[in-house]
Amino acid sequence: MKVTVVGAGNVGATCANVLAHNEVANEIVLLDIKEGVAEGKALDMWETSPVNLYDSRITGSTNDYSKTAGSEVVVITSGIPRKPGMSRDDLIATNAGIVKSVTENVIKHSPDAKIIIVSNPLDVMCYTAFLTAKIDKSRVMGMAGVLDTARYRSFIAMELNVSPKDIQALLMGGHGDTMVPLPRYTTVGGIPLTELMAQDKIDAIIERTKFGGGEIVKLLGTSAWYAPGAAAAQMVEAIVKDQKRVLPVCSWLTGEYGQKDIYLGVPVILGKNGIEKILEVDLNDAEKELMNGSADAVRNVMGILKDLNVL
Ligand SMILES: NC(=O)C1=CN([C@@H]2O[C@H](COP(=O)(O)OP(=O)(O)OC[C@H]3O[C@@H](n4cnc5c(N)ncnc54)[C@H](O)[C@@H]3O)[C@@H](O)[C@H]2O)C=CC1
Ligand SMILES: O=C([O-])CC(=O)C(=O)O
Repeated sequence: MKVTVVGAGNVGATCANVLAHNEVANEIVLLDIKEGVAEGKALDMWETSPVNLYDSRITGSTNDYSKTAGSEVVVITSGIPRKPGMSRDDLIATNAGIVKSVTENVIKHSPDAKIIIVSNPLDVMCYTAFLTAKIDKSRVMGMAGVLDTARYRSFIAMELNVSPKDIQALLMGGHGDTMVPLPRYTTVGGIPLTELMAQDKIDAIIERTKFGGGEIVKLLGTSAWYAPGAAAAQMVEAIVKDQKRVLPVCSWLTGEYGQKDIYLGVPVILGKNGIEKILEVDLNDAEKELMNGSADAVRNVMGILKDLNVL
């Protein structure tokens, strides 16, 4: 079982490290365009194996895709991150070309791979990879909802002073300021959140979640990596181990939630075939409106992609 992570920067290296540490695959390949970076980080990680007690083989490669051949899952994190004052959408001109060329190389060497996009702007980078890879929609997906719900759940845990393990939540829509956390579908040890927290506190947590990426960018001068790397690794594990996890995943919609020909975050069953099923839950009018607003925002960025003429 082989997994490749493209981009050995902050997110990619963290993801590879979590995959190795948790022995998700017995072979992990880290690839980057920058000479020596992937090899160096992979070697450093492998040297933790006797301490952390794992035997997943992790190796690095400078842009040699033959080393990635036959990967079951490929995570694409290559691309620039934003700096303070930028939005994720500002990254499109640089990252669209990178995601396109990386996807071409990936699919050439691993035609059966499931592809998980991490590069931003996430929803439109998924679209870029989908158009480039020309494979079934079940095999091209994006990581955003796992991260965004993790942030949402971690903030709820802090506010209620309870274990984050007991918080289940659903969040849908695009990976931007219009994302849609759903308190009606959030529970704490099986108890609806709405019974445990006042509405003004819930609203404040929703706002913090929507701008959770920006909060880290402001603190660090670049974007987050620990939670994003772990979130991508969780998706890889669900596929590699055929876990049938129910997770929010950026998926190509063909009419679900009233949306068509667009990548948006929705709850899915994730297993060995990639996205095995999109789950459609009932949304009330207010939630539908938020979902439609989020879709409009993603369509705007799809328009920018079209104008760039990279595909
Ligand atoms: N979907 C999500 O929730 C999240 C997305 N991101 C996005 O992930 C991307 C990566 O972020 P970081 O790891 O922090 O950036 P980083 O700058 O630390 O790493 C990016 C790596 O990609 C490599 N790269 C660039 N072009 C490449 C190519 N053509 N082939 C192979 N490697 C190439 C660079 O050399 C660099 O090592 C950014 O676009 C960021 O916005 C980051 C966090 C969360
Ligand atoms: O905020 C960013 O630019 C990176 C990202 O997508 C996140 O951390 O949610």
